[in-house]
Amino acid sequence: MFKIPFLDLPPLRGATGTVRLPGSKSISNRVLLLAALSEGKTFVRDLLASDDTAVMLDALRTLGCGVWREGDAVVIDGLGGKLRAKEAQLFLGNAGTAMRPLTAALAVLAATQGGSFEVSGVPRMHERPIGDLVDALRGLGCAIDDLGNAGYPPLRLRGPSALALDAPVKVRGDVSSQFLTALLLALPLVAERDIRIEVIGELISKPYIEITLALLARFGIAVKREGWEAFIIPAGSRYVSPGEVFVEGDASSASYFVGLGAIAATGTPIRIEGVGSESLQGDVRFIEAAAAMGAEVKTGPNWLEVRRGAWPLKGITLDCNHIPDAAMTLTVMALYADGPTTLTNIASWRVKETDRIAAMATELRKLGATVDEGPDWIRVEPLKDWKAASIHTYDDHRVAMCFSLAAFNGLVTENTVPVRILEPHCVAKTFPDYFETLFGVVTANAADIPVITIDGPTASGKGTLADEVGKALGFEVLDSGALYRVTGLAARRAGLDLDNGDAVAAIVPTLKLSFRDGHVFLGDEDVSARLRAEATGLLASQVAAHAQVRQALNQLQLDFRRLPGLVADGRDMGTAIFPDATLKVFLTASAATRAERRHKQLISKGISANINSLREDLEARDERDKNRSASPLTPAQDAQLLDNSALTIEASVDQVLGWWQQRRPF
Ligand SMILES: Nc1ncnc2c1ncn2[C@@H]1O[C@H](COP(=O)(O)OP(=O)(O)OP(=O)(O)O)[C@@H](O)[C@H]1O
Ligand SMILES: Nc1ccn([C@H]2C[C@H](O)[C@@H](COP(=O)(O)O)O2)c(=O)n1
Repeated sequence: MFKIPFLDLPPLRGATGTVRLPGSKSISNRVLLLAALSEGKTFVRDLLASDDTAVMLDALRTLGCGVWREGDAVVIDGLGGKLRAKEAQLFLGNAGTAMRPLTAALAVLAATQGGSFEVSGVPRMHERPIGDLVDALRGLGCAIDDLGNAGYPPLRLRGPSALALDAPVKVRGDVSSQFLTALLLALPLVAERDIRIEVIGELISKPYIEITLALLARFGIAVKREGWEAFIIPAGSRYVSPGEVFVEGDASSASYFVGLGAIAATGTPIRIEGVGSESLQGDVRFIEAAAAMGAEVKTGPNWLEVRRGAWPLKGITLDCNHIPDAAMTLTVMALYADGPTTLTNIASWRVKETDRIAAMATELRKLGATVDEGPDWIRVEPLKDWKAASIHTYDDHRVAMCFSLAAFNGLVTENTVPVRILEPHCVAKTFPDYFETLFGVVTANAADIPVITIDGPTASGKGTLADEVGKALGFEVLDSGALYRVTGLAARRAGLDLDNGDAVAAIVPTLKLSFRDGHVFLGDEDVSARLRAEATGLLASQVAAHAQVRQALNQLQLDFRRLPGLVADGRDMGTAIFPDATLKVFLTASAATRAERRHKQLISKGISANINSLREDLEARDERDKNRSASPLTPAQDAQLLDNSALTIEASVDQVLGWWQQRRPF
């Protein structure tokens, strides 16, 4: 996951490959609660690992459920409908799929078994309405205290209190379908007689109720229904664990890759695994909307394949009540259409993680789009004149994921712009590795992928600075010195004459090099520590003097230019390897300072060293690196010079990030 303040997406051009979706959030949290209410163990496989499931799992542990991992399964040892903890404070973040059902379940359990439970969340959760559910539960006889504003969390659920289950339980269905879901999940716990639930108003997001009913059936509860107006939980209902449940992929998350295929898969389609024609989730019907906009979609039982059909896409008008979450993706696809796209019946967007109609309209306008909005609709015009924009994400995972599709603007305009996604880690709610997954299936022109080069003499702090800048921007890092070091080491082990450039260059293609978790492997051997030895640095400096060796290592270095960007450190990164780098830094420090730093570095690793001989070695290395004829160590003429002799690491990093920001169009 990119845990950084912003992630810059350079212009993207194409898409190809296969995506395996994370588990569905809606199914994951329902299954966890159902398993917790059942007797016995449930092995939950392919569970979504995300912020929303994490708060649910924490809550279940607090309530006394057994929760543990076994292989690829999360095992829930359920309560069998009996409260083990009679008091608890549950923090549920911004997870509506945890807040609503847990409120209902704990309200009826406290009423029948006694207890006191407080449920709360992040500030936005305390702005998301729950009053209709609370009214329905109070109507039943549950004791519920408002601990903040009436009608919103936080709440206290108390008991015992008498429940009146003979009259129908009435609940509004036109604000959030989660209120009905919450009652459907909670009331089997107290179904000594048939319990009738009646929906007031037109029920929205019906497919989510279908998921609830299907999962209830898996756990032994056969709800009868009269259209979408009334639901009857049969007397004697009792949760029975099915033993094992597989969570299907998240259909709402699939929408970004369906959109991606429609926009950018011009050759082979994007294949999306985890949802398909047999999916329980209503959002799978997003493919119909995408097809109406021109996408070519094929489906299998649990897979989708999507490629570009009509181009530009076709503007559509669509009632999106049945696909409320996935429909957000259409607003960004609409930028690539031949006419306006109007989405209606989306009032529920206003009470989600953020006011999604306002959020999408505001951020689309930042890109230059013309957008109109009403209480329950949005209209987006196609965009020709794109502006570079910093997209505010409102702590809403879907806003962040949707706007990644704006990075394909180069497919409709010559004047390409990068897109900055602020707080990209908000995707952790449902798809922690969203951007990594995206980068795995999209293509960009190498020239569009930004590079920052940091060149300079040994021990000036290049590697440290490159790592920190890379971390701050989410960029890949190339330690080009490691490539020369590994070549020097391999040449020495092979007994080669290090003055024979042709012989040393010839072993480069035979090196079985791999880079994993910051370690360098030669075959199966982790040579990272060996490479950092001063003696290996001297070998590297020797072999690096040969033009043939430099040529042999050229492509290997260019291959590090990967999305979303690269920080490359070495001697000739800005002058020879990445002459088109967006920012070039030449980092120096006095020889005395560098010798002192290297001395400290070695001592801290328990390696004894003499500061004077270290200084002599590094000055000798400087001389060789500066005076060789092949790509000598010298600042690129457009490099920013940074002498960090008197600067802390943090100050050097801030300086480079400041220069970087000056070159950005945001
Ligand atoms: N600005 C700084 N202030 C103080 N110490 C620093 C600074 N920058 C780097 N260092 C320290 O100096 C040591 C050498 O830094 P680093 O290994 O990053 O240098 P390098 O230029 O990459 O070296 P080499 O060329 O040998 O790979 C490290 O211990 C690092 O923590
Ligand atoms: N781009 C590069 C990187 C490194 N070298 C040579 C010169 C150095 O003395 C040696 C080791 O580099 P370090 O790990 O200390 O950065 O490799 C080079 O010529 N060009």
